Amino acid sequence: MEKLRIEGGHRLDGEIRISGAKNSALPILAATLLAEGVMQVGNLPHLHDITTMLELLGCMGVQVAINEDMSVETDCAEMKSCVAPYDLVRTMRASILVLGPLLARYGEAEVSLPGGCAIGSRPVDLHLRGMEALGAEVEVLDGYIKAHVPGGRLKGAEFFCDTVTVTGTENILMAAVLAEGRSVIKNAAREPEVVDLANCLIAMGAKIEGAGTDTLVIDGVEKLHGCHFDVLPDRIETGTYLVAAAVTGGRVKCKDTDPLLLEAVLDKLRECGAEITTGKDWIELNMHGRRPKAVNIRTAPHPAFPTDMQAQFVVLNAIAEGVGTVIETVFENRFMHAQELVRMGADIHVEGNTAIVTGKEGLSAAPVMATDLRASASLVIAALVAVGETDVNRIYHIDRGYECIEEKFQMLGANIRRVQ
Ligand SMILES: CC(=O)N[C@H]1[C@@H](OP(=O)(O)OP(=O)(O)OC[C@H]2O[C@@H](n3ccc(=O)[nH]c3=O)[C@H](O)[C@@H]2O)O[C@H](CO)[C@@H](O)[C@@H]1O
Ligand SMILES: C=C(OP(=O)(O)O)C(=O)O
Repeated sequence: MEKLRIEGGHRLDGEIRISGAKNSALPILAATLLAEGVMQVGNLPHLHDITTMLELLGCMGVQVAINEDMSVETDCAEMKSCVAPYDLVRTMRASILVLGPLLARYGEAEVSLPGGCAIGSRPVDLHLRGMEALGAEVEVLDGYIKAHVPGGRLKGAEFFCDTVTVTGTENILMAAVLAEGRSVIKNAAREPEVVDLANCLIAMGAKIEGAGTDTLVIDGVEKLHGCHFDVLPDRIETGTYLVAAAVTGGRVKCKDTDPLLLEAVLDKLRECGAEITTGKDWIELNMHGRRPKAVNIRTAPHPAFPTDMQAQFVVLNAIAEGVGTVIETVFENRFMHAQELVRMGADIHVEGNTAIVTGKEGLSAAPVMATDLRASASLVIAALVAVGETDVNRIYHIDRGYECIEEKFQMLGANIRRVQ
């Protein structure tokens, strides 16, 4: 099995290009199922999850072609199945995103239940209730969500999400765009990736108001057409490299990103003592060799501090001056990185949804195991600052979400390589 071997102690310095956002690309690829005609999606990151989504579309009969500029073209003219099989879904929860488009366009869907994972139980009850509100009949049988639309076309409805859910909002939105009449999604997620999906659907001919607010109003149309759409930059990848620069006392400029996507993260980085400068599509962090000051974090849905940046800030606090409290309110089990960081010498006490992190002057290398995507990123950051050589095992998680991670860190001066 592959691992990342990292020799710590090198201050990061340089520039990198930020990739397209995984969490935007996945729903947009699922939305291509709604298009009559060819869809073209650009700025796709080269990631395992993207390959999985393309494989999933392919196994349903979607023709997928990759252009020279790495944009992807899809055509659903020869759809042959509305089944998302367990073997693909189990490797990527976001496969559930095909449920809404399949029901909206083809009136039927059979999607394997994604199951739990390291960060929490992650039920999909709101996705299912949303589909039922729009008139689908849904049952869960033999590990599959089996749903169909009596009469063939969904009907517009009002739906209140009792928990803010990102992929839930996206699924219901994609179902509602082809439903008959008006739908309203209340307490909708406001994440930039939801807005990006809405913009893509609008470019395909959908009628959607309120993207970026907690109320989405959708007037269903009879059909959607293909278009070209570039996915937005990855705010979590951006934040991860900025935190890595901060913990090593270094300087990193992230290009092809957007500072407006990660205001809560940039505020915390400023609070920890980093100098941040921004332009329309770039962000530079300079720590001037200083040690960061500990910061308190509370994760919550956008525009608050994102849960996908929590693990990285636990590492920042672990080497900072002072004590930082990190409260995780989105997922019930997202501190799996804490015990691995403790093995590297960090002082972290987890009680329920709170981690109290007392900063130490340094960390020491140790073999560590990645448990999920952002936990893996936090271990890589810890290894960059630790004394000695760290092996980060189980890096298949990291390849789900970080394009060319070792090449990008190498460009910033890190000593990191992939070994068998
Ligand atoms: C592919 C993708 O975009 N993944 C992101 C998405 O995940 P994902 O969309 O799966 O996360 P949700 O926003 O749905 O989860 C938020 C909370 O709602 C709960 N919940 C969700 C759905 C449901 O039907 N019932 C329910 O109770 C979850 O267990 C969790 O506690 O948003 C998360 C929260 O920002 C991010 O960490 C993930 O990176
Ligand atoms: C939790 C994440 O992704 P997913 O929802 O795909 O598991 C993530 O991107 O941090």
